[in-house]
Amino acid sequence: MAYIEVRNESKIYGSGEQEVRANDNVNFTISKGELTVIVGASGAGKSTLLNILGGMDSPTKGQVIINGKDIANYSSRKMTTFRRRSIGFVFQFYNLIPNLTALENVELASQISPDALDVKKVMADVGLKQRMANFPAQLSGGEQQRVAIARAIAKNPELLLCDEPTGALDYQTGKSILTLLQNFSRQTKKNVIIVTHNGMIKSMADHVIEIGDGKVKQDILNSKPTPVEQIEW
Ligand SMILES: Nc1ncnc2c1ncn2[C@@H]1O[C@H](COP(=O)(O)OP(=O)(O)OP(=O)(O)O)[C@@H](O)[C@H]1O
Repeated sequence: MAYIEVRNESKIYGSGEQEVRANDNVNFTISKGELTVIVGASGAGKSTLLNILGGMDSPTKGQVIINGKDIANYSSRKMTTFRRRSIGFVFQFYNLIPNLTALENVELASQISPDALDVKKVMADVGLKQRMANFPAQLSGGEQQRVAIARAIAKNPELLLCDEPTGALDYQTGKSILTLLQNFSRQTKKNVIIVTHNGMIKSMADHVIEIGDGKVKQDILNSKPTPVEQIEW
């Protein structure tokens, strides 16, 4: 059984001449444990799709079945519980709370999950053992993104959603963040979805879904993903 099943999903903003079909009859399935890259040009509809998968937004039409449950028509209360328990989100610009330390940022998120992991262990796992007491402004961009990943992972979500997680980072730092995400997916067998406009990183994934003009243009399974360290772009 598919872990994620998106069926005839559309997200339409506005109406008449102002209508924008951000997602236009999108269909795909994702299996349990896959590392998936959703790739497409700016404006293709990737963030819209990721926000819908993460319960931050609802589709105009269609079904979004995650782990056997259609979240498309969840009430806002059910959606809040779904987001808290099941989803970890990583954004391009980290979204850390500036007046909390790295450790406190991660602890805060773990407190809303009933199933949270040991925060200090997670921070050590992402390479932040020595930086826990620092405030975000005292950390490099790559370190801040590691805090954001630790924050998402510490909740122990079944699904980790990453929206352009390397978009604000230099090449080497971006590579180390993608390595971290690939290792996390391999070690935990949890589903990770990375949204990017960078087609060069497709080969790191088990599954690549290419989006253009709100539609699925290509849907490819990759039985031999490349370790991130071996990809050049
Ligand atoms: N709240 C909104 N109201 C109206 N139109 C929107 C809204 N959100 C997104 N759109 C439109 O939907 C389309 C898809 O946007 P989306 O942000 O999903 O694309 P994207 O592929 O993530 O782009 P980018 O890589 O630039 O972030 C765009 O044309 C965008 O302008």
